[in-house]
Amino acid sequence: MTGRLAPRAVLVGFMGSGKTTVGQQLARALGVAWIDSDGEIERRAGRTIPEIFTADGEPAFREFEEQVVADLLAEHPGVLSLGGGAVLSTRTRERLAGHPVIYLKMSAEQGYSRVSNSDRPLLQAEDPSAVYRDLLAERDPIYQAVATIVVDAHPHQRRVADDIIAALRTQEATQ
Ligand SMILES: Nc1ncnc2c1ncn2[C@@H]1O[C@H](COP(=O)(O)OP(=O)(O)O)[C@@H](O)[C@H]1O
Ligand SMILES: O=C(O)C1=C[C@@H](OP(=O)(O)O)[C@@H](O)[C@H](O)C1
Ligand SMILES: [Mg+2]
Repeated sequence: MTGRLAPRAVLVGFMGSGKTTVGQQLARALGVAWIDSDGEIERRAGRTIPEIFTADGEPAFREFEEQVVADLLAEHPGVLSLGGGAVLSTRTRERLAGHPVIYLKMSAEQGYSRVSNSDRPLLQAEDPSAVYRDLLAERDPIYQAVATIVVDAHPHQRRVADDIIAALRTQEATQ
């Protein structure tokens, strides 16, 4: 599955785990390109993620996300940071098989504190911390199932990137 154009690493995990931030650090350290599926969605749509959710709804966003992720898995050779809900798609989970998939795992408390002031559409709720906690609990087994490497996402982002590099080296050495 992992060919010349396949990503070196695909980052998954819940909102605030650092996929976007750590992904950039990781790509820099590995000397490869970086792309974020949310950024690519916004670029192609010419709209922000919140605008897409508001105008088109979540199901339409998920359909578009599935297509963009399929394209990036097929053609992006560097580090690919996914949006937190990309793995909800069965087809995306199937497409992830054979790729080095890193789950940035973290607690609801710390994760929520990182995104509580953001404009993430799923957190525009009456009790956003409860939504965050419940969705994380629901999704944790999915992230776990698609991952080939699980890293602790609590430390400083540079440390998380270093831990991913060490785990990738170990994984690559055993292949
Ligand atoms: N390891 C970390 N330590 C401290 N803050 C972090 C860490 N990783 C990410 N952040 C911060 O948390 C927020 C969300 O990070 P982001 O990379 O957008 O997460 P994700 O893409 O997984 O939703 C950003 O403000 C980012 O600077
Ligand atoms: O978990 C989710 O369903 C989502 C996560 C977001 O990305 P991050 O995980 O990068 O915050 C973004 O794709 C959208 O708001 C939906
Ligand atoms: Mg992100």
